[in-house]
Amino acid sequence: MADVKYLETLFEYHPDFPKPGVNFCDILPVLRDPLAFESLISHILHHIFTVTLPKLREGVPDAEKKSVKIDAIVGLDARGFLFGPQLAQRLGAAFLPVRKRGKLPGENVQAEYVKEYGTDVFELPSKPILSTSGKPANIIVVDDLIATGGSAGAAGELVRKVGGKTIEYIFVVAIPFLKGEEKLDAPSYQ
Ligand SMILES: O=P(O)(O)OC[C@H]1O[C@H](OP(=O)(O)OP(=O)(O)O)[C@H](O)[C@@H]1O
Ligand SMILES: Nc1ncnc2[nH]cnc12
Repeated sequence: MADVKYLETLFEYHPDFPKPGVNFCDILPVLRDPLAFESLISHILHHIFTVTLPKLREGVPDAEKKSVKIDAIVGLDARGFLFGPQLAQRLGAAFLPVRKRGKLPGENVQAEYVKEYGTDVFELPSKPILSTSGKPANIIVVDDLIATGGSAGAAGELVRKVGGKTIEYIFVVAIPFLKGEEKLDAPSYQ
């Protein structure tokens, strides 16, 4: 299995893309290497099974622990769609795509946000995110990268609007000096 250090060697950095002053981190080369991609998915799942779920189940009586689960993975348009569905399927959770404005039919909730190189609007269908327990659904938000945190923060806002509870944000890469985590309402992992 490829390790995390090897995965990092696959990321490619492009200075001044898409705007002067932005050092663009391209994670897509990981998908050209099937072993590396499989390792990335396994690494994230290992974190969820050994850290996220045990923490979520703390204080829950043993007999009920198994009923506390991740109800849905929310993936962000577009690169969050490359990882989210695989994670969701392996966790037995729903996958919910957050899309950029104008792409989703029907009634949607919206959140406007500022990201490192522009502004945008995210949408999610208005229908409530359901959990099996009757409590707010436990959600993990997934994306390839957090820079300023504008995109992930807006996704968290949409989850709240439809009655879900974001328990964690997971990214492949973070750009720490932009302090994106400060915009999030739950812990993050990358
Ligand atoms: O933390 P932030 O400053 O908000 O930036 C991070 C976001 O920017 C990129 O997406 P982009 O909007 O370029 O969309 P794409 O995935 O469709 O290329 C990236 O995939 C994150 O979603
Ligand atoms: N520096 C960066 N690299 C890749 N995607 C980004 N989205 C926002 N900032 C980015």
